[in-house]
Amino acid sequence: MKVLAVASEIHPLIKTGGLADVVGALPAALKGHDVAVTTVIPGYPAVMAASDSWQTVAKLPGFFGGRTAIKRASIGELDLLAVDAPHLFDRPGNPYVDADGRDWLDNPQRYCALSSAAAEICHGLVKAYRPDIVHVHDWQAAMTLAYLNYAEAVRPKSVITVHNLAFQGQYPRSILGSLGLPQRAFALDGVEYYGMIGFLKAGLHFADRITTVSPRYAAEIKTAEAGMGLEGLLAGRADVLSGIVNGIDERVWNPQTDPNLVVNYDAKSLARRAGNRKALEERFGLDHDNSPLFCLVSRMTWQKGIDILAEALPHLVSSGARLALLGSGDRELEGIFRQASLQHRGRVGAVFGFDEALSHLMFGGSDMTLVPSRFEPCGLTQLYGLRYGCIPVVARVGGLSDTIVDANDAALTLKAATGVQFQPITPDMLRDAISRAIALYNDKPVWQAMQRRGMGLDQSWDLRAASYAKLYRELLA
Ligand SMILES: Nc1ncnc2c1ncn2[C@@H]1O[C@H](COP(=O)(O)OP(=O)(O)O[C@H]2O[C@H](CO)[C@@H](O)[C@H](O)[C@H]2O)[C@@H](O)[C@H]1O
Repeated sequence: MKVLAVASEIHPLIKTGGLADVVGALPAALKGHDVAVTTVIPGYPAVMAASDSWQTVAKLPGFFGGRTAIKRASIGELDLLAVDAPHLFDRPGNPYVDADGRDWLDNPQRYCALSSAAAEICHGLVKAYRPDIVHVHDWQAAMTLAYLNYAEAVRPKSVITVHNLAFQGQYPRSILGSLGLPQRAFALDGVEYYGMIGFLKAGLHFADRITTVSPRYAAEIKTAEAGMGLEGLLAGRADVLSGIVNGIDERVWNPQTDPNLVVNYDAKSLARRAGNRKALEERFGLDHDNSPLFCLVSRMTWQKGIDILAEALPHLVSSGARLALLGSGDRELEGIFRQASLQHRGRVGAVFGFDEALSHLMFGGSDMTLVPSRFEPCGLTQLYGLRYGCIPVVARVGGLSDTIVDANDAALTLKAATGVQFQPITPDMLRDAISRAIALYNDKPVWQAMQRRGMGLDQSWDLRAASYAKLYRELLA
């Protein structure tokens, strides 16, 4: 079976968040289920530089205002089709924003170019290639399904995966002409969304199947509380909506072989983690002692509850614990933690920026990882934490709720606990969760049993890929 995936990020070529991890890991896992994935991605500089064997397989002259070529290459286990459109994608840095952190003004045209190219590929633009299924990820690729809908051609079955409903791609009606869609597309049963053009809305409307990245989030987004305006549409499509929990790439996230760690270890040699911890203490300017070390690796946004952590920080410090934070995003939130690291010198350390290698060391050397998200479709850092023996302390929401078993009395008795959960998602309850985690940490036999339990869980993509393969087969049946 041939699946054409469409996405704006793919690990290891270009990554700003969890989307890239998923899009990068699924193809290799699906191979084992007789599914051949080809992924269409924008030809950003990092993408074009990742191979010197790009071959032009199609040309689109005058495409969204410039010369565009579709180029093919295999990189590792990924079969890629890049939309090489320098006028749209040859820009440095983060894919979505300029050096000042502002969205590129032509983002709607840029991601419609990606989507329109993907639709053309479905129609046979690339010689000898026709996918059975097109699988689009998030708002940047969602319009693929609109282009397919308004074209007079046979179209493949389609799946859309929502990694985060907070990003929807909403733009004024006036740009419709520049997107190459017919005027009739601006309708309730088309791309219209509250008087604007809604990219994600269009994808959700046209897709044959909708998935999101955990069952609990699939349920949450049908409610007004978490549906972000799309709850009506999603509830109306409940029969085609399901949740498949993310896996992790166990070749990349393996403490036994991870080259980013100072010391490799496994569940039988947990004491070796001390070497990574020492390296972290040095990197973050933290005191060397035996107190519990919390870490947080995250985009710094409202979603991730970083402000909730800021409020609970004095409690963390007065409880004798330390914090290492790696994040990028909201400048104001960065300022709060910059200030905190000065105020609590040796107890709080922060590094701002996107540093993949350092993120690995953080899970390999810290004792607990914090994920105080207000909403979380799945979440990956708690999964990395489990795999690295770094106990997750998480909000009970979305995929965090589905993937962590809270260390309550019953779960501890049953030897099932893997972390600490808290709800409601308030500074008070986070303080309480931090205290519970510290108490568990001080009970070494219980703590180490939890670490080993988490490390032993099967979080491979192979399990999850089976669910996607089943979904594809159902669609083709
Ligand atoms: N400063 C930094 N330096 C280095 N690495 C950093 C970093 N900040 C974040 N990361 C990394 O980026 C990824 C973030 O993935 P998450 O799943 O935690 O959240 P995100 O909101 O981006 O993803 C969305 O999509 C994913 C995938 O489906 C869902 O799990 C999630 O719930 C949803 O919000 C992780 O690999 C993390 O280690």
